[in-house]
Amino acid sequence: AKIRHYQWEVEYKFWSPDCVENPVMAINGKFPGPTIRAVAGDTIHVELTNKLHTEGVVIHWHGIRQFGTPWADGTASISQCAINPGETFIYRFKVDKAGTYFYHGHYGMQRSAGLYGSLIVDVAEGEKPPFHYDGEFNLLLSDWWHQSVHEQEIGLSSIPFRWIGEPQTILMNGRGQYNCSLAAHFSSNSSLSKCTLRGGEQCAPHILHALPNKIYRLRIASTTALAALNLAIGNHKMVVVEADGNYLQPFEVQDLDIYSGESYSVLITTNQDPTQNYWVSVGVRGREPKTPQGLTLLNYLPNSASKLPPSAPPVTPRWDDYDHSKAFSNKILALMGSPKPPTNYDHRIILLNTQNRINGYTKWAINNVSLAVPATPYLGSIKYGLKHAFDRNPPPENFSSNYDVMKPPMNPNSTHGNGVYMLNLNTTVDVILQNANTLTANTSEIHPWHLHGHDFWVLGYGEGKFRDGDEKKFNLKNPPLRNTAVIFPFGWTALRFVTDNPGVWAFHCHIEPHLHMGMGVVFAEGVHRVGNIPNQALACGLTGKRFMKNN
Ligand SMILES: O=C1O[C@H]([C@@H](O)CO)C(O)=C1O
Repeated sequence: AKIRHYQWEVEYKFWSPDCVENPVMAINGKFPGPTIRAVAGDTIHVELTNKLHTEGVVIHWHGIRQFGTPWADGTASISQCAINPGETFIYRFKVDKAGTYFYHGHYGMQRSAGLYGSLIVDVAEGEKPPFHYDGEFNLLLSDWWHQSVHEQEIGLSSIPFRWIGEPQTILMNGRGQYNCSLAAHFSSNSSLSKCTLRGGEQCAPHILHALPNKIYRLRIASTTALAALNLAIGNHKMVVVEADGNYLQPFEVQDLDIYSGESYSVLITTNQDPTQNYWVSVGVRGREPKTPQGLTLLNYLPNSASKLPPSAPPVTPRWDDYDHSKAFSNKILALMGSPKPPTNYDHRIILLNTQNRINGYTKWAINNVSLAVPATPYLGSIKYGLKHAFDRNPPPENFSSNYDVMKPPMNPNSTHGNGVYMLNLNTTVDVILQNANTLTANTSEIHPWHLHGHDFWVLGYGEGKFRDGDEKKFNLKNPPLRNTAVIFPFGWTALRFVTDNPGVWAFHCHIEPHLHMGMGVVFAEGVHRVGNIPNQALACGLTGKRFMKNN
């Protein structure tokens, strides 16, 4: 195993991700940030220097469980203090499991501002993945707004509420086209002109150059701020083999739904007409789309990459065809031989997701508590028993049995909270995520929930309110292990995980504005077992004062 050293500087830079210049958060002058490539068992060592002038920063390593290094999880106010301008923080952690991952900012809405990149872990030397491929491509998907993230944040915390709206552009590896389309000549009603890109521009598509009659592994991860996406490749079926760093029982699809926080690997065989190139298209699902499809090409060599396919790009399924999305989710099952969940749970927590109001501000709340994280990071304040750092009353583990999830809340008034779900170490926890109607009648949205520090088994999805007896329908035979799972509109999703990782772990909606509006909770387990938290992770708020006194 190797130690992989990186020195990174984070700063704002002008960039043209979609051919329109705007500020982006860059790492070492690049957007997206550099791809980390490692081998299972390696140690990643990133010295991160904050070169921003007026903001703190942290980076979360999404999908890496941080066994034994909970202070390296990169969650501001939870695992560490935000790194101040001019300071350097060392993230040092092990990548123990091969898979397709990514990293991103986890402070304010810095992920929306473009602070992200890919993290790919190959199988350990001498080992093989359970499928064959000749080559691979990596696609990190995101969505992009022209309004600055600062303006977005102000809008979300204004009265009246100003929603961020739909993204201007979908980006693939940080590249998209706003005022032109690669496929303009195929669309009759499009006002967009055909792009005239030479290939060297920051917004030129990242083209996938392939040889005919080979098998390629396409790694796809989504770090969108909002959009649920669907990816399809003209004329090519995809065999889905990995999700969130866990192998799946392979299954074939024409198109793939991917929610923010998820990753997949699919296998494609380049066995189509070798004289042509093919579209790779990415469209919006789950919200009425106002964003054009993101496009790039699968280029069969030696064809010129500028040769466009003879027909239009694949059409994205209708945004509200939830049956299509559910059918896809239900096909995702663990590869035979994968770890199985314990058959019983020790502790069950039911989390109702609602849109609410606090003093006229629009918020999201979980069991009527909207998360507002404290100044002192939980990891230090729990470990050192600092009583006043956060609310010591545990948050509610259920909601009122007469709550009607099909209607807007009868009483939309909610409260802020920063309490922690204290979980016993080495126990099995079930979480039932319960969706509900928003503040608007007949409306319920998709939310992808992401857990830090763990993978969970996705035991099942259901419609309406979760009821006693629904657990009889759980899949305990081959549920997939994941770190992100969606709740569908007006439905519930059941998850199970084992508290085997001492630390404090965020669990939240991966839609950036929703987390910012309070849509998350905090789990803590075995914090007394956590040793040697670096001072750098503690030196702010009450822990900062304490350490300054002691040293
Ligand atoms: O949080 C949200 O706010 C808007 C809408 O509910 C109110 O404008 C929306 O679509 C969200 O996801």
